[in-house]
Amino acid sequence: MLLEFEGSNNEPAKLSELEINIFILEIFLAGSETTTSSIEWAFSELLHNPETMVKDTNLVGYFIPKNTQVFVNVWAIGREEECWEEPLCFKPERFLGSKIEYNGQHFEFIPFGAGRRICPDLPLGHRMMHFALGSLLHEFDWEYDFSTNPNPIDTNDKIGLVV
Ligand code: HEM
Repeated sequence: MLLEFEGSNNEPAKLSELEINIFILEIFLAGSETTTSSIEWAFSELLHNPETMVKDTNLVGYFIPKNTQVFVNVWAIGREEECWEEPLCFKPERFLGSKIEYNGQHFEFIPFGAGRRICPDLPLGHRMMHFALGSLLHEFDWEYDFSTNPNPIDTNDKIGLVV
């Protein structure tokens, strides 16, 4: 890349030799010194505080032993009355003006999960959902024909995969 900044017979150099020296020095220093000394200091602190390396943990008052597999019950969180008014009612307007986002920062609403293993499809999924749902709602008038089938749509859920 730096060669592109090198001068030629009819064009002066865009970076001086001193600037290139500084650039290379900074890349090496920033790329090595920072991480290595941070790791060294982290080890020094860990060895002086061995209790910080214990694998058991305490999370909001719950003791979680080493190697425990923790499941987050998103189903129950979505039905939690402390977080949601009438949680079982379909009220899309509950999100209008709400600060609650689905980006994994607001734990009462984590349809895509959260943290390091959050769904990588989140940005695309968000666009696809809005595009498909929005287009279908915008282009057609929808209604359920109770005369053909007077029973309400069965909205019971169960674990499964739609292929
Ligand atoms: C509305 C659509 C979707 C929803 C609601 C959704 C939701 C989720 C959830 C809740 C997780 C678990 C995150 C966690 O453990 O914290 C997940 C993981 C994952 N999702 Fe999605 N997902 C959707 C669409 C997709 C699509 C279309 C793809 C692929 C193109 C995808 C690929 C993945 C992958 C690869 C993981 C595992 C990530 C990991 O464990 O590191 N998802 N998704």
